[in-house]
Amino acid sequence: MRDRRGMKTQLGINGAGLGPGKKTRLNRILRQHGLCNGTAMFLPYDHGLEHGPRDFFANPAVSDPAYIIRLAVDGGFNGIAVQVGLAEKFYWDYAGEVPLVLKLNGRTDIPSDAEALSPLHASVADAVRLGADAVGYTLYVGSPAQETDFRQLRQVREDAQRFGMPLIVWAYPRGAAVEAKGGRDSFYAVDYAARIASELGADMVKVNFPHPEKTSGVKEAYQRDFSAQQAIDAVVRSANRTLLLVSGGEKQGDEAMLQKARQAMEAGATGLIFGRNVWQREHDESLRFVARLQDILAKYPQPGALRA
Ligand SMILES: O=P(O)(O)OC[C@H]1O[C@](O)(COP(=O)(O)O)[C@@H](O)[C@@H]1O
Repeated sequence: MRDRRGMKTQLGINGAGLGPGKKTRLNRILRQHGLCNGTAMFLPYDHGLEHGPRDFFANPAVSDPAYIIRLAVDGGFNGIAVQVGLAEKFYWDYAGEVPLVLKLNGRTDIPSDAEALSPLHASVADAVRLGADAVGYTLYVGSPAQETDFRQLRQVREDAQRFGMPLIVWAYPRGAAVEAKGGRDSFYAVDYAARIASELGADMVKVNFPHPEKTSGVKEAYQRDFSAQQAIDAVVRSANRTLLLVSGGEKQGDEAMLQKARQAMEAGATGLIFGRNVWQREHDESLRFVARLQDILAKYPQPGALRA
């Protein structure tokens, strides 16, 4: 609890090695928006590319990007993650009111996941031009296209370093090899993905919530009898100085999501990046749910992050 949080804060990103641009932008995200207490809640809205318009059917108003950016501002989010086309056409209406995370790559779900690779379609220079405070990159851990993905990520990391732009990696296990070992949200896959993002230079990593009971066909070291709390604790440790965000996934009951949020923050995560669970409902209901998530984040301030 306090010790564990303190330890993560101490291990968390500090000034050394970040450079002034990254540190300034991360401070803007973590200390000048949302709860301003070192935690973060991001609103992802790249689903129109990743899944197509079907994700908006539950609340048709959501298909309008302006609605979502307004929701991010009204809800006091620390950032909104969108693709370049929407950033260019919609973000400037709210420029600076909520930090922009520009997604640099993305794919559709029309082809199968067999050789999943998310191609680049925007650059770190675009992010600078659009006033972004971070860039997002989806890395498909375990896909047969992993080598190409690593090379692509290297280019993004180098540009991000040069421009002082924080790099958030969506570390998503994918492909047949992953499915054979328990699937994309097994403890094994999520834990490994968190470690890989840290090894490859992410400033923040976004992972699915890990499921210990799903791990199979891997070394015994992977405890299937871990509790959910033990699993997310281990994942935060694997991310080490890379700040960890837990992603939402398909819409579930609120209590299940709030429990996930509590366990993640207890483990020392920096925050949450929940999309469909926030916006697949009517506007005021979204804000009420966001307020409940913020009540949780408020209990886990991370005052030491970035101070050193
Ligand atoms: O697991 P999938 O289907 O690839 O989902 C990818 C989507 O999930 C996210 O990572 C998080 O959003 P959600 O909270 O709605 O799951 C989006 O950024 C992305 O579009």
